[in-house]
Amino acid sequence: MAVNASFVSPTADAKVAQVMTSFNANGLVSQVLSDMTWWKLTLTILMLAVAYDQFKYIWNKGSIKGPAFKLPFMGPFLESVNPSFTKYHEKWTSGPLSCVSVFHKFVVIASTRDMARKVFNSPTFVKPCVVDAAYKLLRPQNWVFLDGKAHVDYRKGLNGLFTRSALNQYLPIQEEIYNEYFKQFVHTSQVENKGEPIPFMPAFRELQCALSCRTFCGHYMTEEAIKKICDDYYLITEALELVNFPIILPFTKSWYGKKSADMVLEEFSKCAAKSKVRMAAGGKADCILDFWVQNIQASTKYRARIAAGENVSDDEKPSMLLREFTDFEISMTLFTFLFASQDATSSACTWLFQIMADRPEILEKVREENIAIRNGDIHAPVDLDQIETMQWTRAVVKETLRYRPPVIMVPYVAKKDFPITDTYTAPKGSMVIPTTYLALHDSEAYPEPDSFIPERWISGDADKQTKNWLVFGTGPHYCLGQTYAQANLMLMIGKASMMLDWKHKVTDLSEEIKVFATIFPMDDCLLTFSERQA
Ligand code: HEM
Repeated sequence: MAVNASFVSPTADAKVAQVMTSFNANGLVSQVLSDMTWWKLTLTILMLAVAYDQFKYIWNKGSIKGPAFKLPFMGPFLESVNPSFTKYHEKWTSGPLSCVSVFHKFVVIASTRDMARKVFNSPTFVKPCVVDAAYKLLRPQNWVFLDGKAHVDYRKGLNGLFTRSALNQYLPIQEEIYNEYFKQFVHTSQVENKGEPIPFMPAFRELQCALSCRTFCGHYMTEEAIKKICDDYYLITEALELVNFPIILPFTKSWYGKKSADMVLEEFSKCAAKSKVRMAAGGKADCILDFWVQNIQASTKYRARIAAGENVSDDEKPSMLLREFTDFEISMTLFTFLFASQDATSSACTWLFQIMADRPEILEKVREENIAIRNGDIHAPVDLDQIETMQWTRAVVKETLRYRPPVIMVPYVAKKDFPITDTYTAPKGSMVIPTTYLALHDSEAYPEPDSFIPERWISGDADKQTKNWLVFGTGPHYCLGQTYAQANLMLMIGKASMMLDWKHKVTDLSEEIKVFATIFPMDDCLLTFSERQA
């Protein structure tokens, strides 16, 4: 059989051998390199990186909605520095799943009720991710970043702080704060601003921050410390915007946020230390911290008795056996409560005051039932059961939370490839963000969803739409403070209705939505308060 020898070994082929001898590999490389100036090399690497970034985006995007191309590397970063509600809304309505890529982060947005629920209820695939800066501010070892069983167990230990009987005990301290701040609102309006309306959103943020500090730490925290936390908290909110610069550089938002977070953690730690001493001495518990410390100390005592071989009856066993917590661990947890409540509650508070001022006939119903439940004495304290039986007060709070849901998006991260639908899998490491807004503005569940109709909670079937009620999330991370938050808002608007009159200066921006972690009226809610004459 004829064999083509040159085919067997190219170097054995005379012609090839000729070419090969004239080929000097080292020479070629050095020639290319000598032609390749530094800037050309840099440009080539850059173009390869741009191509890779683009390819990866398109690959990750797959079949879901999203821009056809990504602005190299940063994507719509500049847009997300000043997030616009309209832009978010466009995104949600673009498809049940849509995406965007900012810097290295690929983000999948789950907009419809069912997609959002799927994400909330898929703990095997996702865990809350908050934003990158949150790990640095709240500290990576914070319980909110725990996952699976560790998270469930830690959370169980906190449930006792939010039971109905515990919530009842916090009411007196909350009444105190409202009395104090309502007086201050009148003074600000009548004395400092001579009856002229001013934006009240910052004052509402301060009110809610002070209320949280007192509910969490009682009187362990000084007035000055509360004032400082209230003043600086917005730096923390700014540092936790959905998209922020990935590393903490001096004098950036994240840097100021971290400094404020450190200050808050230190204050909470000091309070924890004081509470431990006071509770050990048999003091009366009146704030979240005291209840927690009391439970810890009761657990420690119980364990010591068992260890000493004592025969302790079952009724003496604490309902939840807790381990010891350091002051700093307690502080980190209280910080998560503040972090979780501050922006959301301030948002709800601002909308409530605005919406009630614009609807005096509904405010009057709230007022009447609040006076009635207190038997005509507007200063009489109320308990949780009484608060919850007031149907109009409850309805306006529920409807405000539905109509203007404070938390419009809850960022999660995919722990592994997450098949959200049969045709789309969110890649491991991507941010997956369920939105609450569309579910709460779904016309099937809530007819005329863009109108404020509290009656739907009294004579309608809004309470039955549990699948759409995503204000507080759902699944293993649903809001720990949801009963507390709603009772607090009912207490607030009920007391305000009896003690205050307030007028809203309506502007073209009053119904426009500004996104600052949560949502606020674009004009920051221009109000004037005066004392209500009975
Ligand atoms: C109107 C006020 C509030 C709203 C709208 C709100 C909403 C939410 C939402 C949407 C989540 C995420 C749920 C999920 O991922 O499924 C959440 C989580 C959480 N909220 Fe709230 N919240 C409010 C007030 C509060 C308050 C007052 C507290 C505590 C005092 C609180 C404590 C928490 C905590 C600790 C979590 C994380 C739970 C976990 O990861 O297990 N929230 N909240």
